[in-house]
Amino acid sequence: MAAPGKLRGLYAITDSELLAGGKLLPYVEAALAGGARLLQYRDKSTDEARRLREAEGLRTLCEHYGATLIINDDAELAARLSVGLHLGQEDGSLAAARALLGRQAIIGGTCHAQLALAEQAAREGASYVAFGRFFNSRTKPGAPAATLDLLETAKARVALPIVAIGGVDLHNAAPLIERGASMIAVIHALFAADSATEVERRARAFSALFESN
Ligand SMILES: Cc1ncc(COP(=O)(O)OP(=O)(O)O)c(N)n1
Ligand SMILES: Cc1ncsc1CCOP(=O)(O)O
Ligand SMILES: [Mg+2]
Repeated sequence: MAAPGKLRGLYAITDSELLAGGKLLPYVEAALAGGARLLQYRDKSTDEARRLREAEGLRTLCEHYGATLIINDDAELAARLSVGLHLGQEDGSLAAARALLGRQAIIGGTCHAQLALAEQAAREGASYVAFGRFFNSRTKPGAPAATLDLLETAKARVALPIVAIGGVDLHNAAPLIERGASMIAVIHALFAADSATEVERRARAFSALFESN
């Protein structure tokens, strides 16, 4: 299983629209330079060749910065690249993914706002559990709403690192960390930016929240 220290800090997630037009690699590199520890490649397209090419580019960047690449939804791609995986409730079995990717792989599971899903994910071999959305999310407005109280309960009941996701920005992230989140997963508030320099500044600011908590 992954070293616990790896699973703390900023968890950056890519977005194909925000990072279109040649921004994927420079903006991701800025996020990693600013301290992102995990990077999720989240691309819902069916262009397998482009997905493979982009994921390989992201893996190279992650290796350079000592960060961990996670593939969203696609266990086969994660296995092909020997990287981590994030699965939602409709994305296939965590236990099967663990068997496919092996003991060392970081595998996360979406638990929406339900403790029971986190307990099940833990039984199936997840490395972390993700709750959210915590705030209004521009990226996924319909995601079920989770509360800060749920974070505290989950922290006490589930022996895995907890990811908080959904509408997280620099103004609302601190209470999530104070109440038990080991990682905050961010798309819009990190990557909806006019320049790579601004992405790096934001990543540094998110990462600094973990130093004081
Ligand atoms: C870290 C993290 N948490 C939750 C999700 C959401 O996964 P899912 O419910 O499968 O939704 P999609 O992202 O696939 O649309 C995530 N991707 N990452
Ligand atoms: C994938 C996902 N799952 C729950 S909310 C969300 C979107 C997170 O993106 P943002 O940080 O822009 O709200
Ligand atoms: Mg999914």
